[in-house]
Amino acid sequence: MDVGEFELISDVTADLPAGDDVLLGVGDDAAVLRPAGDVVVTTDMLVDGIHFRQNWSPAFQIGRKAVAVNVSDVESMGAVPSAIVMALGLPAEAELDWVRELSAGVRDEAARAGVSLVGGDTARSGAVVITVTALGNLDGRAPVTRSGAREGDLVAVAGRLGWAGAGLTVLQRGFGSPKELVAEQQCPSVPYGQGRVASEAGATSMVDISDGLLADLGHVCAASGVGMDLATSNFELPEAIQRVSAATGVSPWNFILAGGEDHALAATFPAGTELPAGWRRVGVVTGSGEVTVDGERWEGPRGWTHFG
Ligand SMILES: Nc1ncnc2c1ncn2[C@@H]1O[C@H](COP(=O)(O)OP(=O)(O)O)[C@@H](O)[C@H]1O
Ligand SMILES: Cc1ncc(C[n+]2csc(CCOP(=O)(O)OP(=O)(O)O)c2C)c(N)n1
Ligand SMILES: [Mg+2]
Ligand SMILES: [Mg+2]
Ligand SMILES: [Mg+2]
Repeated sequence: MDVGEFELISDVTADLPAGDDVLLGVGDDAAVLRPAGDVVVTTDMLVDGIHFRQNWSPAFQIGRKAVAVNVSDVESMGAVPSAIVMALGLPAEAELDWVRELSAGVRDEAARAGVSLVGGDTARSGAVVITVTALGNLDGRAPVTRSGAREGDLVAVAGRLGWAGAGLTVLQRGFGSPKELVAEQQCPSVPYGQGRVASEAGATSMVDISDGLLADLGHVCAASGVGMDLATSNFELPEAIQRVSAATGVSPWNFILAGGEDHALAATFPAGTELPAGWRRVGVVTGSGEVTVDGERWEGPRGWTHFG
């Protein structure tokens, strides 16, 4: 890269819009926020070769994804996203234009998500690593945790399932279409705002789907001491996913139930809750201690793990 560290930082941080929560943004030793209540904080990193590949995804979409996957975790607590900070690790040979595109993607998704970029760090590293930390406000509401699901609750989902996983399979096989699936792998469509909506509708537990629906619901079951049963008849089976399944021989349920990275929200609600718009009932909370599908043990994959 033919610019210095501080030129690069100026570029990445030029004219950042500041939201209502920002008292002091980029430029000092730390940012100062004025949250309206209890603060939610979370961090996830994107590592080149693990979470994205530069030849599968334009820098703009990688920047968007780094924001989306983090704000998704704020949403899943029932909080209103407020601010992000971003740590950028860049190899010496990274192109300035590539970093500018990444930064444009970060800004684009931050605007969609309603968050301000208020700080970060930039360092040389062996591979591109983008670590975003996201904050949100509970505004006096209790957080919606993984531990509140109760037997008899209904299980519901907001957002897409299976698209990102099917898109990954497409890319891994060297193809670029169906484009709508590849686009969801490059950057998921997070159902922004639905975390708070679910909280207000009385959600008893919530999680965002990063590893896979079965894996992430498994975390809720473990934390809540319950099980769940999902009914496949309740899920949408998008035509594009069916096409990928037909072409690859991979069951569409592997994508929908275990694909991960869609960053849909899954929540439990007391039985009888009239679900808010955007939420679809997919199952019920049981006492079994595990997540079953159509009443049976699921023998297929459950989701992504980094190790083991
Ligand atoms: N290196 C770490 N140090 C401290 N806490 C961590 C670390 N890695 C993960 N965690 C915590 O462990 C929990 C599970 O992490 P993870 O599966 O990445 O959550 P999520 O899927 O919501 O991003 C989270 O509460 C996260 O904050
Ligand atoms: C190059 C590449 N290989 C594999 C994947 C698939 N993949 C990587 S991480 C991941 C799961 C989600 O990532 P993680 O870091 O576990 O997010 P978190 O659960 O912490 O939010 C999946 C499905 C990908 N997106 N890109
Ligand atoms: Mg994480
Ligand atoms: Mg996460
Ligand atoms: Mg999560």
